[in-house]
Amino acid sequence: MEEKGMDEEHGGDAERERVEGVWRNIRQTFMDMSISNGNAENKHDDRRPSPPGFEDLQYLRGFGNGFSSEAIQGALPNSQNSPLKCPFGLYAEQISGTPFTAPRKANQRSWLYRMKPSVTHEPFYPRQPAHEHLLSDFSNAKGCVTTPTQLRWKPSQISEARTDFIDGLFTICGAGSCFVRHGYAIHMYAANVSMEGYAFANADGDFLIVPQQGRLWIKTECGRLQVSPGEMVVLQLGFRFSINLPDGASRGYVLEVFSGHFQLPDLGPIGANGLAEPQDFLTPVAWYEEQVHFGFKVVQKFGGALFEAKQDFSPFNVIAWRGNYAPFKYELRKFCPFSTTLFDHADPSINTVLTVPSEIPGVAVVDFVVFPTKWLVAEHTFLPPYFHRNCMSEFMGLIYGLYEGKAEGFLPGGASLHSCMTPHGVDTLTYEKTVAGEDDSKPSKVSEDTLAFMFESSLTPKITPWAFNSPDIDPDYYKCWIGLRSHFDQGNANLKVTRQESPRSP
Ligand SMILES: O=C(O)Cc1cc(O)ccc1O
Ligand SMILES: [Fe+2]
Repeated sequence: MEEKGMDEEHGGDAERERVEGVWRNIRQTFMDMSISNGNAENKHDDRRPSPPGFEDLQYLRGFGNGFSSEAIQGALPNSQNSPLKCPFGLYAEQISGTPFTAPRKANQRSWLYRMKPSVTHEPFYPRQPAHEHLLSDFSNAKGCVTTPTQLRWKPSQISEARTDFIDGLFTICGAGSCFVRHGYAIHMYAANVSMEGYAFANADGDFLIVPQQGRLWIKTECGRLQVSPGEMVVLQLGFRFSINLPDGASRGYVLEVFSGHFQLPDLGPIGANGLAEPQDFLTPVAWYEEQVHFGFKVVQKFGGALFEAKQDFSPFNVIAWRGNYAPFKYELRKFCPFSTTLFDHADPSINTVLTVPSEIPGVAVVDFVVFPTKWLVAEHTFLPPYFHRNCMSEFMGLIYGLYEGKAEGFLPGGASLHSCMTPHGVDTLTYEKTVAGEDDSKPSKVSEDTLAFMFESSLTPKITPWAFNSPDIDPDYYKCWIGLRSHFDQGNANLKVTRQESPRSP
């Protein structure tokens, strides 16, 4: 048996017998019933049922529910979390995403029932070579740059050299520090191969990943997810995961939050429905692998640095789990946009998918905002993004298509950053085209084929030197506004003011 090598190393005949006993039970269970990730139609009389591939995965629906999932029926203990003996000889292990004492409505934790507990590993050592382009402590960020200038990056080239998701991550900007559990980092990735021989865990914050090119096949302790461009996934603090890249060359954006977890925004006067629907958030079902990986490692990001520890088994050994702390994904096209239906331009907060609030009401540490297709129906209104200065900082990315605010230069896979009070708005071409449009009384639709998003934060970001000095930075970005001419016409001033005020006149 594959477990043997390890048992001998730890010198335990009794342990080997116990493990073999567990396996006998597990195999018997497989033979006795139809299981596999809740797919009751999959009847297997094989010794080992073949679980569905990533493309056929089933998920649990809902946002922040108290989920439970068994890859083997009966693996969850009845009526208690921490029994003296768990079914099938499994270990019970809790993962807490909030302090034990967090208020009930905020409390997040799950119980995992696994073959071996996470603690079974050798000591952590700094991973060599060190990852030089990751940052999680912006309070002590030597070499970082602050600038009120508008910044824009072209999409980065995906190198030919073998690069996996973790090696391909690079920090663009951020604020606060993982050490005081406050703030965020914005990373991007460009990679081309799957993570091999190790799983990753982040002890600094939650990752919200937005792939722009290439699917992500993600193994987590709670199960597996396929995440395609057009979807996003949240992998919270602590969970071990591994990412395969079935399409090879892959690129995307990562928002890491040190301050807590993502929530759905309140809907206020919108009412009970609209924006992101809780049922559209998908959480994996329990799944496990039993291979023993000699030399397998867990790589942990801790205080911004990477550490690795050897463990000769897969961390994806959870047969069943329950709780409300678990990874989830969401398809951005499912977002139900609301906006103005008569005149003027709604602020982009109307497009908030998820938020991490600060302690001040209405002030987010970060909002994740999406710009999907929508009907534009407002009359005598400047419909594209208005010119503005914002006390929040806005990082934007484009997944596909053309963003309504920029006629050129903002490319899929690229990014822009408009920090606190940095003026920005549509470029000259978009402005001229919009005001030249004669008839705005008919509804028009923003192209189906566009998807942009924004990470918006109340904390002003510092920019990493490698992002600021990157060859992908667009030194001519400012020029897209330089052509904005004054259209001031004193002769018509009175007339225009009267006309603009009319919708609200008594
Ligand atoms: O800057 C941006 O393009 C994002 C944005 C869009 C919008 O419609 C209004 C304000 C805003 O910041
Ligand atoms: Fe903006």
